[in-house]
Amino acid sequence: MALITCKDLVLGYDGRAITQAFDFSVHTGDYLCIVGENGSGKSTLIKTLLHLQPPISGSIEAGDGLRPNEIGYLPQQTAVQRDFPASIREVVISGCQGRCGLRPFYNREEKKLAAEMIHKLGLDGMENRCYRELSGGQQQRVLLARALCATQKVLLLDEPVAGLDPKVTTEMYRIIDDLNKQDGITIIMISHDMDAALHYATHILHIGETSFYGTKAQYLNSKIGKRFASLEGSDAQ
Ligand SMILES: Nc1ncnc2c1ncn2[C@@H]1O[C@H](COP(=O)(O)OP(=O)(O)OP(=O)(O)O)[C@@H](O)[C@H]1O
Repeated sequence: MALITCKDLVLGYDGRAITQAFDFSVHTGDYLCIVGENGSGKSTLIKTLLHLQPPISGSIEAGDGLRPNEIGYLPQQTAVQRDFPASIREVVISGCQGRCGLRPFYNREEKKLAAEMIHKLGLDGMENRCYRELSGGQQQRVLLARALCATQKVLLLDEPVAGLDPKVTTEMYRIIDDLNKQDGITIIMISHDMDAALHYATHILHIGETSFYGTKAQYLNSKIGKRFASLEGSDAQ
């Protein structure tokens, strides 16, 4: 059974559609990359999947026991967020807030989970450093650790390598791939990096005037996949 099944989904704002209807599903262990031209609706899809806004029409169904709070989210960072005056430990453990309910403090289990995620993302010894003093790559690792405190089932990543240099980008992709392959965490990632999408993804969702959903091989054999992949590196992103 799929973790997430979307049928006849139309995205938009204030009753106005910005996409045609499209279908896709996400199964446990998938690595789904969402690609498409600028402004095609990728970030809107993420907001819709997180139920931060309703779809214009169509359905989003969770299955396989997935609860709404079991989707971890790594948003694109704004300049203000990059300047957040909190320690790494505080930022990471804030991913446990959904587990606290009305309890106004973190319990021992949550502190242990945060410490484990700090270790997993290679941030040991940096717990007390201020988040805003970190490099872009370190900040992304902190936010991944935070998202993993929220859930170990599904991660929604909105362009996680935006603004990172090539070396740190490769490192970030390796971390995400390990989370998928070694820990079985399902990945849903918006990507403008077709090379990486075609390297790491098991499935591709292309949204835009024409939409496509399928395995990577099916995408590469499709008309839209051939066209978009060949434009990769040009202004088609
Ligand atoms: N809050 C909003 N209200 C109305 N329209 C919006 C809103 N946010 C985005 N849009 C419009 O919806 C369309 C899709 O935007 P979205 O940010 O989802 O695209 P995207 O594929 O993520 O783009 P990019 O690749 O540039 O990040 C755009 O035309 C955008 O102007």
